[in-house]
Amino acid sequence: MKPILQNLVEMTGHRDHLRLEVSVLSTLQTLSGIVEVRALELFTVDGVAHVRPRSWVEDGQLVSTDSEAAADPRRETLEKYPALRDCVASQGDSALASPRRGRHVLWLPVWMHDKVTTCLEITQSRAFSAHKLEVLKGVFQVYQNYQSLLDYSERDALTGLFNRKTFDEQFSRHALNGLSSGRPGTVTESLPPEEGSQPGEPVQQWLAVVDIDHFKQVNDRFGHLYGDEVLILIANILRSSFRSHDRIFRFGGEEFVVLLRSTTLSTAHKVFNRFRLAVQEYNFPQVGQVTVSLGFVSTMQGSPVEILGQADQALYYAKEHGRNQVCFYDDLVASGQLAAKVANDDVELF
Ligand SMILES: Nc1nc2c(ncn2[C@@H]2O[C@H](COP(=O)(O)OP(=O)(O)OP(=O)(O)O)[C@@H](O)[C@H]2O)c(=O)[nH]1
Repeated sequence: MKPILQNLVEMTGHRDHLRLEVSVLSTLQTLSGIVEVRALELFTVDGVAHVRPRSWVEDGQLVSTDSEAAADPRRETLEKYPALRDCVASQGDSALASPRRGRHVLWLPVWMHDKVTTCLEITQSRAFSAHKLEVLKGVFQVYQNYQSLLDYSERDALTGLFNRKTFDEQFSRHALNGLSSGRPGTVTESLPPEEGSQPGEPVQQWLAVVDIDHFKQVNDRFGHLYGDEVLILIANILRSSFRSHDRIFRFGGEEFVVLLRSTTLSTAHKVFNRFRLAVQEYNFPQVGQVTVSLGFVSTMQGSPVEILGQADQALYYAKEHGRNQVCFYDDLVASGQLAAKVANDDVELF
C-alpha cells in the first residue's frame, strides 16, 4: 500500500477535475476498512434535487461518467438520502447515515461558491472512529482546496465563466477524443432525443461564438463600469439559457463561446435564438436594450481552428447583415452567402 502522502502528491498533480476526483477516491480507497467510495453528483431536474454516482469502483477499476446527469438512469432523488439532504440544507460539512445492514456511510459535500454539486461517499462495515474521521476529513480538505484552486484558475474573474485558456484546453482535448466519446476511463450514454427535435435528426455538438453588438458605444456612452455590468448580466443570461452539461466561456472582451452538447440542429437553432431573444428583452440598468449576434457550426468536422474560424465567419456575416441575429455557417455556405474556407488564419487557438 502506498503511503498516504504519496497519494496526496499524485492527487494534486492533476489539472483536470474528473481525474482529480478519481484520484481522491483512489487515495481514500487505500485506507484500511473502507468498503466502497463514490463521488456523487448533486443536481436539480425540474426543481427537484437529485443525486447520481459520477465516479465509482466497477470490477476493481475506478470509472467515471461525464454524461448528462438529468438523463442518467442511475439518478435518484435526494429525498432518498435524508442525512445528506439535511446536511446540504444546513450547509454542513459532513453527514453520517444511520447504519443499515452493517454499512456505515459518511458523506462529505464539496462546497464551492456556497453551492454543492459534488459529494464524496465513503462506506465502511464498522462505525467510523474519531481518528478515522479526522484522517478522512484531512484528505478531503486537501482535495477540496485543490479543486477550488483549479476552478479559480479556469475562470474569468469578471463573469465567473470559464476563460479562454480553459476553452483552448477543453476544446483541443474534445477534438482529440471526439466530443461525444468522453474522457479515457469514462462511461458515456447516448441521450434521448430532445423536445423540439425533428424525428431522425442526428444529435451533434455545436459551437457558437457570441458577440455583443456595438459594445464600444456602451462603454463610450455610459463608461466602463456599466460596460462591465452588461458583461456580467449577459454572462448570467448565458448561464440560465443553457443546460449544465453545455459549456460557456468568456473568450475575451465582449465575445463568448458556447459548446452545446448532444443536440439536434433544430434544437441548437432554437436554444441559440432563445438566448438572443432573452438578451434583447432584458432591461439593462441605465443602458437599456443590448443585443447580441451569434454564429454557430457543428463541431463534428474540422480541426479546432477550422471550427472556430467557421463560427467566426458566420458571426461576422450576422454583424454585417443587421446584427441581433443567429447565423448557421452551413446554411450560409449552402445558400452561397458565404464561401467555404478551409481554415481561418486570423484565429489563434494555442
Ligand atoms: N467594459 C468593458 N469593455 C470591454 C472589456 N473588454 C473589451 N471591452 C470593450 O469592448 C469594445 C469592443 O468594441 P468593438 O470590437 O469595436 O465592437 P463593437 O463596438 O461591439 O461593435 P460590433 O461588434 O461591430 O457590433 C471595446 O470598446 C473594448 O474596449 C471589458 O472587460 N470591460
